[in-house]
Amino acid sequence: MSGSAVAEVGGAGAAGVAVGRREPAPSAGCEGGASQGDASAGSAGDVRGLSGLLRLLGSQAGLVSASALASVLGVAVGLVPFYCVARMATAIYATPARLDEVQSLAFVVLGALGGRVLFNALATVLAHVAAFRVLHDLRLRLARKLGGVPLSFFASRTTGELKRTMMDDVAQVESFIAHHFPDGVAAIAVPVLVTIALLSVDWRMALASVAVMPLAIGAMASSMRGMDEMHRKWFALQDRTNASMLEFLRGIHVVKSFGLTAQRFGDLSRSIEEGLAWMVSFMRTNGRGYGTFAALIGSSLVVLIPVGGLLHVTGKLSLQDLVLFLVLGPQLTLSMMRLMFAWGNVQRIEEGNARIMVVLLAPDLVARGGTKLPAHHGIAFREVSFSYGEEERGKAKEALSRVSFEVEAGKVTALVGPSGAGKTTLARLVPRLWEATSGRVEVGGVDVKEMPLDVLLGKVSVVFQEVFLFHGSVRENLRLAKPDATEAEIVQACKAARADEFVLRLPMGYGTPLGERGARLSGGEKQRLSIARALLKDAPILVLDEATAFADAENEALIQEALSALCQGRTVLVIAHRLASVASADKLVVLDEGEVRDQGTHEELLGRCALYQELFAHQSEAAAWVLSTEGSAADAGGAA
Ligand SMILES: Nc1ncnc2c1ncn2[C@@H]1O[C@H](COP(=O)(O)OP(=O)(O)OP(=O)(O)O)[C@@H](O)[C@H]1O
Repeated sequence: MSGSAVAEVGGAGAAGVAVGRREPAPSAGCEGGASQGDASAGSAGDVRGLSGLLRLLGSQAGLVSASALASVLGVAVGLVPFYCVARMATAIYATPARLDEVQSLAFVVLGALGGRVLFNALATVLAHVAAFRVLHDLRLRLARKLGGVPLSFFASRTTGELKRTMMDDVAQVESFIAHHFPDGVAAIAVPVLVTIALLSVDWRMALASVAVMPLAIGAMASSMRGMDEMHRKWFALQDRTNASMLEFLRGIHVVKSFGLTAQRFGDLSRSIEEGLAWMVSFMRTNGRGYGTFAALIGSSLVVLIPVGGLLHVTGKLSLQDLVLFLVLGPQLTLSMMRLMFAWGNVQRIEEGNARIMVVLLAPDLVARGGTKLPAHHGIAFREVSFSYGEEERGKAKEALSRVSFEVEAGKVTALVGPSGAGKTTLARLVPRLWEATSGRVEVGGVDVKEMPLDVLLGKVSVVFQEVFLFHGSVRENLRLAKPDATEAEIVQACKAARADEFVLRLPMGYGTPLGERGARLSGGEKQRLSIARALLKDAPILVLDEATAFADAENEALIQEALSALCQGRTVLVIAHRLASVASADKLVVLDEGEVRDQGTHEELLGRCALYQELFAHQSEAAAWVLSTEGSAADAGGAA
């Protein structure tokens, strides 16, 4: 089968993920108007900024609001010491000095500082609890959604992009809520409260406090020009680096066998170098403006001291108010800096939020299922055409073109044809991994699009030659097909699939962990486990991608036995790579360049179909090949 790793439809309706490369989206023609294809259309634009963030908060909005309230109270209480310090100054310089008042004010300061710490701690704790819940909830929602969208959703996205959304983008939201959100609320509350306080004391000094602000904002605005574009470039680079990194790790055996290093691994090293260049250019364009902004924003005293001094010596400003402005005025401008940071943080997560929403808003495949139920277990393809992408539409060549034939219930029908003929594509249409561009794929006389997806997936088992085992025990991997399977059922399925013996030899038998972080199984062993999975599922229709190469003769014999057990009493549509194994099929359908060339039994086709005769002759020749160091591959007869 071609290209991407496809998970078996093992019962839970798991759809596979196109690995490491962008595959073109399928063309229109499927129901739903917007097509099974890109679900992102028009869904992210309205969820940017704070409104997008609010939508992601879901049920945690209440907790986040409580955190915001605690943060504002912390700010309000935190302003009290400034007022007390100003009053202390007048009490100390009074004649005689009012030391009792200073003492009482000191206690108020202590109380206020304690109150601020408590409110800040409460805001942080509430924000952290909300953040962890949002993290957990978002990842679950994303995982559920990805399990429910059509396979075509993955066609225009690399695994790296989706991994980034599920891990990094969600982590950014979590970090924003936990760390930046309370700070951001404080950054808004401080200027509002301080401005009100200062204006109520002396408007001239209030203006003097913010005199440097326009210059500072101007400097920042000029350094921010073009930042949106730069950020977009950065995110695109991150996506590329992620995808190349995953590809590099997946293909590490190839990289090693060719003696390549990461440095020479084209796209990965290029995207890392471009990332470095981006950083340097960002610092160059942004650094100067930011430096000016920071210098100006911290220099409000340069205006406040002369203006305040003048007003004080001319008797227009009391000492208490002068001190109040000298301690509180700089807070106003400094809080602007925090506000800038907070806004920067909102912008930073904006792109990620939009990506999360694109996934969450993607329409489910399940939602498109109809309500009709199949009347029997036969399959029929009626004038089925299929193209993988926009680019192919309009071109003469489609992956499948007006394919029509029937797979009789309880019989074995084999798809044969040269490589690239469209066999795998056709088989994928049955469990709706892809959807026909036009025509009907029927199961039990009903178009697969018109029956509930769970009914369809309950009727069809798919065994692909590329078997994917999840991290989890042998038992858990088998229970994917039937979550409530008893131990006896699992063992029985494994015995029938000739897998029981090797499973028992594993260190922990059926409890042995498998997958990337578990025991490594041979191709043949994996194949037998996938057959056991299909046996457990016990669906009446079986779509089978016959493996091209088994590890050894013994494995091959065992797999053939397991397959015979699996096929018994079912409707079987088998993609045949070796004609010898399907010669006894009830019907063979010869596909070539996406079209049906002929159909019939092995003998009938051998008698009349030139393409079949050719395929048969090639396979007989191939079976007789041996490898030789003298010249190229040599004929067995010749070599002997
Ligand atoms: N994900 C994909 N995106 C775009 N084109 C694809 C994709 N998968 C397959 N194709 C193309 O569709 C056509 C049919 O491929 P398909 O894998 O169905 O053939 P096949 O008969 O199963 O081949 P093989 O026996 O080599 O597995 C080929 O031209 C192939 O290049």
